[in-house]
Amino acid sequence: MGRSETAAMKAAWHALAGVLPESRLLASVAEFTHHRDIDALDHSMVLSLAELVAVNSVTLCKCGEDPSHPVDSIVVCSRKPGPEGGFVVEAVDPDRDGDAIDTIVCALETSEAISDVTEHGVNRLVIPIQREHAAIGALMLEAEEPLDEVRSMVEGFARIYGNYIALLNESERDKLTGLYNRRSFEQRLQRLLKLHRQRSRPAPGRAEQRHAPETQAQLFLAILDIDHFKRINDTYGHVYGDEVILMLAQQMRASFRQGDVLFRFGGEEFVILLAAPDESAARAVLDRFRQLVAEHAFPQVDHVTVSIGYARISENDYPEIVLDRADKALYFAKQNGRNSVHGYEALSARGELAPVALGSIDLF
Ligand SMILES: Nc1nc2c(ncn2[C@@H]2O[C@H](COP(=O)(O)OP(=O)(O)OP(=O)(O)O)[C@@H](O)[C@H]2O)c(=O)[nH]1
Repeated sequence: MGRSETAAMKAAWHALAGVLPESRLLASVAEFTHHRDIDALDHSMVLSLAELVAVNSVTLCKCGEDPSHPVDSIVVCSRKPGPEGGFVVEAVDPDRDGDAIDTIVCALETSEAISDVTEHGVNRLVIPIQREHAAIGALMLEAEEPLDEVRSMVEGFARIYGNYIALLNESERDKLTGLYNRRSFEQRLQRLLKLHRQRSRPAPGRAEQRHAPETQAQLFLAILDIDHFKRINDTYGHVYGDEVILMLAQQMRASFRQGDVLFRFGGEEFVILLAAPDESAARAVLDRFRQLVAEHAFPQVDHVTVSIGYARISENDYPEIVLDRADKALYFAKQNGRNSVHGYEALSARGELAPVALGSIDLF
């Protein structure tokens, strides 16, 4: 952790310690920061905060990378009705409408805290979670009593959470390219599937929006591998090899849509999770990228080509099965001239997939 992050942690801690006994705060922060899994961290953080402060609910909203959907995930911890008390934590539809969501989006856009009272007389406090001068999410508390006293404490929680999530996010990234690494693949895939399910499920009163072509998309997994990369390394050296990997990753970021998820799986192998209306559209997107790479002049190395294999992701597929299918299609591309895109379903429908040993990738 850098010096500025340590200072931010200290400031956050003082803000928290001003309101509640240090031992309780310490226990709460220790409880939620022991999680390494981001979903578990989110659940634990809202629960810790709800238990510390007398509130009706604590909501954590996080921004996604897709600007058409400013809120990517929402976790709500709310007080259980009835005499037994306690709280329940649940993930809710990030596309839902409502005054609360509008208020959160407003706090996200302005990066300013909002304190107001709803038309039902509920006190509401929204604190943005900042990371490098941008809001990456927000915490919203709703309570019967005014929340002014706990504001600095909630700001402290938001700062600690923001710092901690940045550390976790860094561990999910490949150091050379900044793309997601292989370790984060399964969790990212599960998250994407969940989001996809939520977006394609018709909601009352929103049926028309849900049936927009974009939300009807299917998911595909593609594996992209640079052709004859060993030759590039051997001819020009590893520094130029790394440069090719880096430039390719930049081209991927620029070419694929923001909702698509990009990974460097290791070496010269990349994985793309993309949404497309159907198989031929997925193929067209991937083939356009293949062509873009083939036409690009890389420094020194000049022309580089890539081979791509892809497969559809169905709701209940195990990740390793889909990876294996895409890998078989990639293997076919490598055996049949490289610089091409092949889909597993089309190849198997044509009976062109000879039985092969498990592909070049190590499954989990
Ligand atoms: N520069 C660089 N090279 C790497 C990196 N990771 C793996 N490599 C090299 O990438 C090469 C991959 O070679 P192969 O798996 O034989 O495949 P290829 O030469 O691309 O041939 P095809 O995939 O069959 O087209 C090896 O020489 C590895 O040493 C990296 O991070 N940087």
